[in-house]
Amino acid sequence: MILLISASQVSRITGELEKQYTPSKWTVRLGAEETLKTFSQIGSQAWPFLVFVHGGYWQYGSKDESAFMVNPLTAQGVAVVVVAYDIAPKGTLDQMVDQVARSTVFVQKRYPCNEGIYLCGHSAGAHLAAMMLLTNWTKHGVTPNLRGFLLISGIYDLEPIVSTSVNAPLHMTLEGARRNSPQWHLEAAPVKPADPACPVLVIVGQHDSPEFHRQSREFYQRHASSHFPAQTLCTRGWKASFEELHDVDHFEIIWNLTQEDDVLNQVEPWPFPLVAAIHSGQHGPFSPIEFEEGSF
Ligand SMILES: N[C@@H](CC(=O)c1ccccc1NC=O)C(=O)O
Repeated sequence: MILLISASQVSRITGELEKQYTPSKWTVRLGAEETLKTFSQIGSQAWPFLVFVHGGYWQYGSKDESAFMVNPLTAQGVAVVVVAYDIAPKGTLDQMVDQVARSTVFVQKRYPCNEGIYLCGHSAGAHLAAMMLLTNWTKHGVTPNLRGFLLISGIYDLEPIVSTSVNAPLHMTLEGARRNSPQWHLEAAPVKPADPACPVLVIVGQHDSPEFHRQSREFYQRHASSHFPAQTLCTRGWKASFEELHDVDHFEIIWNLTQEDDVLNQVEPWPFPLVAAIHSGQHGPFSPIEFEEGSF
C-alpha cells in the first residue's frame, strides 16, 4: 500500500505528536511552566533542611524516637534530618560532637543546592548543635550553608554536671567538660557559618530549672558583665535572640513541636522556616531522611 500525505498533514501529525510527548502540556493542577519549575526545584533538592539533634543527656534517646516534628515541616517543604549519634557508654562527648559535624557536612555535600541548613537541638542535643558554632569546617572540606540555630533547653557549660550522676556513663573529666563547653570557646570560634547573619535562637522553658535558665541566659547574654565576664553569643557578634517559653517544662517544650498550635508560634521574630511550618498546622506524609554512620 502507498500512503500519500501532504506536508501540512505531516506538520499537523508532528505537532500532535509533540504535544503527546510533552507531559507538561497535560498537567491539570498547575500550568506547564509552573509544573516544570516546581518539579525542577524538587529535582534539585533546593529545600531548607532542618537538622534535628535529640536530647537525653548524651546517654539515652535515639533518632527513631525523635522524628516527632517531621510532619508539619515536610508539609511546608522543609526537609528534616534526624541525626543519630553514638550515645554513652558507646560514644564519648568528643565522638558525638564529631558525628553531628559530619552529619551536617553530609547534608551539605549530598544536597549542595539546599536553601539553608537549620540546626535544631533539644537539651543535650542543643549542646551538640551549639558545638557546631565552634566547628572548624575547613578540615571537613566544605562549609555547610548554615542559616540558623535553634537551641532548645540546652546546656552550654558542662562543668557543673561533672559532679552529678549524669556524668556516670560519660566519664567526663573537668578538662573534657571544658573542651566540650561551647560557652568557654566562643572567643576561639574559628569560622562563623557562611552567612554572617546566621541567627541563633536560644530558648528555655519557663519550668526548666534555674540552672537551665542560667545556662541559656549566659550563653546568649547581650553584654559581658563583671558578674559574668565570659564571651557570649551576643558579645561575639552572633545575631542571637533569647526566649523563655511560657508555661512549658523541659519536655513539653519539644513535644509541642508536633502540634498545630505550637507554643513556639509565640516566638517573635522567628528566623526559621520552621515557624511557617508550625503555623500552618498541615500534616503531610511522614518522610524522614535517614542515613547511618556508614554512609558518610
Ligand atoms: N534523667 C533526666 C532526663 C533528661 O534529662 C532528659 C530526658 C529526655 C530528653 C532530654 C533530657 N535531658 C537532656 O538531654 C531527668 O530525670 O530529668
